[in-house]
Amino acid sequence: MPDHDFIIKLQQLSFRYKSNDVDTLNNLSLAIKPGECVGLIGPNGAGKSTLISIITGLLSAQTGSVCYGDNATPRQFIKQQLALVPQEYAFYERLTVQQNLAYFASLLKTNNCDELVTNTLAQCQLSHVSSKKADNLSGGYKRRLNLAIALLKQPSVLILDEPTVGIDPVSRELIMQLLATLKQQGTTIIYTSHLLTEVEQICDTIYGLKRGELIHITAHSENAPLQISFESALCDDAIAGITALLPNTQLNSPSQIEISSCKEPLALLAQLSQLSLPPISEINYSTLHLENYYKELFTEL
Ligand SMILES: Nc1ncnc2c1ncn2[C@@H]1O[C@H](COP(=O)(O)OP(=O)(O)OP(=O)(O)O)[C@@H](O)[C@H]1O
Repeated sequence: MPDHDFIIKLQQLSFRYKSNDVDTLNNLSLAIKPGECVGLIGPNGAGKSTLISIITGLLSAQTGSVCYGDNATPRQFIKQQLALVPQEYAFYERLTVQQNLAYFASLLKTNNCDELVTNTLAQCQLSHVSSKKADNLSGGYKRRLNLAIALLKQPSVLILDEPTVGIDPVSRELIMQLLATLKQQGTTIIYTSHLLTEVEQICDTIYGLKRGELIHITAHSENAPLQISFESALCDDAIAGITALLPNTQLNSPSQIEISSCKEPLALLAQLSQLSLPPISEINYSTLHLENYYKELFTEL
């Protein structure tokens, strides 16, 4: 990949904590394109936070390299363009929401601190709690504040380490919508979560971290099952016609079929339209089935 095609590139990284006798990361490589939304999944202890710490410059790998796009030095890039939303709360509990944001904005040395704080409060729907002490916020609002602090920098790369742990559905949805908007605006996102539906919802590319290595999961999403429901039950002739055309079809119910492995759903629907079948009421084609794949990948036999 030519250099300008990536914003972060890790090459053959290995990392071991001094007190451990195995590598947490093992010869790991990854190239992230500008604007890409990358999901990082894996069980507790897989090394996700360690990898994030290396990307954000908090830890240094013993071997391998981390390069950032834009011809910036790592230090410049991390300082100016990269923001992390850590797993832990990263604000001052005794300060109000406004004071926290004003403090972190002042570290950015911009001329328009007040405007930046006001806009970020609005962006994260925190304006109405701006004078509340951070400590007195609910879990969902604390998570929003954690995110707001990272967004002050208006980063081109936003890294989120389990940003929705322990929050209610309203705050969760708000955070997911905010991320979708940032993604639309071209922000590169690296997202770790144990909530696989979230990862599926926003990530373009998903990697599983296993034994220190990255496994590209999206590549396994081809040939997903396709379920088709019809408005009425299929007659025997219809079933015979379908199975003659598509041998890998099973009948889930009198009015629903499932094609176990479907690469090109549109072509398949065109084939089915040649038969005389009841109208289709619903089509279900999930390209990833991350939950199932996760179990397969991470359950040790
Ligand atoms: N400071 C440290 N010193 C020694 N070992 C550590 C340290 N931090 C993490 N580890 C170990 O490194 C491995 C990876 O931990 P890490 O926190 O990166 O995993 P994770 O995938 O982020 O886990 P989780 O999903 O629980 O956040 C674990 O075995 C952990 O115990």
